[in-house]
Amino acid sequence: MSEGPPFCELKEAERMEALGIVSEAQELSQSLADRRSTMIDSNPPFFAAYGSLFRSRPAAGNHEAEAVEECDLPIVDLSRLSDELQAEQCKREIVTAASAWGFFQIVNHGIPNGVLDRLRAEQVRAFRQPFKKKADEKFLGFLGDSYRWGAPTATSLKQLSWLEAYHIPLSSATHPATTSTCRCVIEELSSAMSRLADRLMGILAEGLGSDGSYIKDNCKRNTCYLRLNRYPPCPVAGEVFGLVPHTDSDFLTVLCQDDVIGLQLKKGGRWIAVRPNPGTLIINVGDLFQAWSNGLYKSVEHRVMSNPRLERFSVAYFVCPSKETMIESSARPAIYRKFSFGEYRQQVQQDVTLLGYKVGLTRFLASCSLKKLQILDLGHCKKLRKLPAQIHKLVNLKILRLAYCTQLERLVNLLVLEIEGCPRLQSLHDSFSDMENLTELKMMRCDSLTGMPRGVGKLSDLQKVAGWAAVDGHGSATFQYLQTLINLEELRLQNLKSMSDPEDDPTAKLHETVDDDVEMAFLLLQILEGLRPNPTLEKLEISCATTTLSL
Ligand SMILES: O=C(O)CCC(=O)C(=O)O
Ligand SMILES: [Fe+2]
Repeated sequence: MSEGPPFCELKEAERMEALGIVSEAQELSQSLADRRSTMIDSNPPFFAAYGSLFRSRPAAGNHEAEAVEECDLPIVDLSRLSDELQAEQCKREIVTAASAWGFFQIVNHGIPNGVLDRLRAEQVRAFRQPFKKKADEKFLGFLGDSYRWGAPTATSLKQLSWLEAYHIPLSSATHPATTSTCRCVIEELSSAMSRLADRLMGILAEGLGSDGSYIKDNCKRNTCYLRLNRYPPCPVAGEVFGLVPHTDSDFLTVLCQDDVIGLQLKKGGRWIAVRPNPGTLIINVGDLFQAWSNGLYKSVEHRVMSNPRLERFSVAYFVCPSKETMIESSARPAIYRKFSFGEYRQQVQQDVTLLGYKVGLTRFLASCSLKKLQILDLGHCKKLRKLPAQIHKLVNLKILRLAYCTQLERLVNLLVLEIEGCPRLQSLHDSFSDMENLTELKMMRCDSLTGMPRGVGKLSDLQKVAGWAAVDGHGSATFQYLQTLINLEELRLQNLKSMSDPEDDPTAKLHETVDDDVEMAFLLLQILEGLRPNPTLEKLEISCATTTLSL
């Protein structure tokens, strides 16, 4: 890049070549030449804006390789709601689909096809405008920066969305009313969507034993949003999502997609592709309904895959309350704590900015919901370095298993602490000796530990101790701690290898070089003497680099 024009002045196809996306760039240039259409000028300049993400992308590894099964969502015919005999069955199907899938499709939904078609035509027209016009001008006088594209906070390709959208707040406080066709059809569609959503949410609320007035009172049309999405063809479709995996931060979403496949949702831990079904609308449960229903209705993770050749359009109507609305689980014990919608949105925004992804409802778990938790196994959490401060709220925690965590909290009710395979753990905090209910302590394969934690001798309830006997200059002290453990029944000492001068430390007589059983036995006797184990000891196992001896 030291010669030739600066990167930002290159056209998108040339930018791609510069980024090493060579064959796709040639294809794009070819299609440009073929079509001579203005469409490309209307595409957002993804390669210019996100060039650094492409430059630092891994050489291999993308989500294209994943084989994803196609499925048909449960389909509900809403015309049955007006038939006395069938209405109850229809409602049951809606409640079941929202609980089991979080997604379903509806037919005979009452939104005239004409309105949907007119909106689609206006949507296509709006997105066909030159990129600069879309980015610079307010959309139809609606408040806010409604035009969005890409993902401004993305720090890797995985966080980028190959998408442009008009995100339209339906608040009445919009700029001087425009009487454009587009604006009129948006008004018409959002009224119809609002009526449909109210009807569905009423049924879902009824399924929870509620009369639905809470949602009706808090989700007015003017707090909802309409989003017009366009997914431009993506030359690097295997590497970038159309829309990154997410859950919707609303009560309910009504989605109208075209016939280009792309939407996928997670079911049973696997991604499945939703087969487009013309004439149907897709309904999905959002985070707020999941919280309000106390987990009965599922806000399911979904994403849109980008397409190398085809553009894709969709329209989503998001049912949101005002930001002051408090969301509280309607059943007890509540899984989530009470929060306001404003607080929720702020937290989501903060997570996306700082972490690159939305954490969502798990941030709002009610602590009391884990009050009964007795066993916590974090042994497979490879990135966990520090226990969360909230761990103290687990007042009944008895058994804790860790592997990679280097900072421990003082958990006074703990009976069993197991740390296995934590090479970075160098010492335990002094407050460790406050865990006075501990009966078992196991610290295996923690190779940076040089001795027992100070104060272990105070834990007189300890019955089983295993681990960390790397004997150093403090070896004798290490063993002496054990002498006060008057209830010790089982002792396993591991990794007896390094030692300082044996003259300084009469109990630490074991050399790494010891591999002869006779010599080992002899040294063991000396260790036992240093240990002066309590008569309660029933099982003793000592291992060094080369030999294991059990008594
Ligand atoms: O375009 C789609 O099919 C899905 C859009 C979506 O999930 C969203 O806008 O939140
Ligand atoms: Fe969504």
